[in-house]
Amino acid sequence: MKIGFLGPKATFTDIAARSLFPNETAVAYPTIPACFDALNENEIELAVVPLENALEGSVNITLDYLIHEVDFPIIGELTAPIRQHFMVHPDHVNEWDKTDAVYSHSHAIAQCHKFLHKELKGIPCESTTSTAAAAQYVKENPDLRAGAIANELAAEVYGLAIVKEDIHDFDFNHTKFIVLSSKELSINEDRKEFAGHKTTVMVTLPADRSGALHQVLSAFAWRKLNLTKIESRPMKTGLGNYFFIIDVDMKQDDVLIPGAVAELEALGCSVKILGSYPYFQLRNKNTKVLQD
Ligand SMILES: O=C(O)C(=O)C[C@]1(C(=O)O)C=C[C@@H](O)C=C1
Repeated sequence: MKIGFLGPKATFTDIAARSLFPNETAVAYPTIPACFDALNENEIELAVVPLENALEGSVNITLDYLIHEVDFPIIGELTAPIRQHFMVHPDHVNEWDKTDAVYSHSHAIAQCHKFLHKELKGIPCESTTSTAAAAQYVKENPDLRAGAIANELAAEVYGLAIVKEDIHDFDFNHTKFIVLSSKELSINEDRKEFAGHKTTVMVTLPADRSGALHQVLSAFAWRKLNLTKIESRPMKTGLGNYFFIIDVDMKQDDVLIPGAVAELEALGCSVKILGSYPYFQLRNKNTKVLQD
């Protein structure tokens, strides 16, 4: 089976994909949309993409593709600890604080705002398609005095020297990754990282009706359905038009979730189940141990 992921080798997404599917063929794609395209074009059976970070919030491009561009179910989720390190080309280790530019994924840059403000104040930050792409760029451009924010595995794979460890602003830094499938596949739950099931529902409210969101939430509340997330995203049809993405903390059943969906539809909402799937929690903070 082929698993597409946001590459290149040694991104956090690579680590997530390899920990979920250690025995499958992993295929790196340079961007999140490229992963979705590969799924659409049947180049791969599964795609692993980042969805949300504990410090920086949602990865909007993933949400937007899920809502507007593809129609594949989410079949699994993995939460992994994220340790960000500052690394430079080995030639520049002694002058790392004279860096001319810092490269990384925009989410990683945002997770390290305090470090950048304190230690590299005023140095421009350049956004790359992933943390590992930044590490690769710094390695391939020794003439630039550039630094990258990336993980330990990327430092090792691309031959960079970590000069500052754990530069993320808050210790609790985790990212959620989702697995999408173009086939009716499911993930084996019989593993130590298994943490439970959830169902993700997308709800569009009827236009501009007072109390509509309250009514939506009540449909879940009186059935005692525990919601672990509610998030809004623009529908892109006009200011103030939003989708709500809601995570229900249980597997899709025959009674409660269908009952809530029917109630929402009766209220004039449109509802789509984006997936009902197991979620997993990776606890090991040492990303290097996952290297081949
Ligand atoms: O750039 C990477 O290494 C990724 O896997 C992407 C990504 C993200 O999009 O949030 C994943 C985890 C970290 O939060 C930082 C970046």
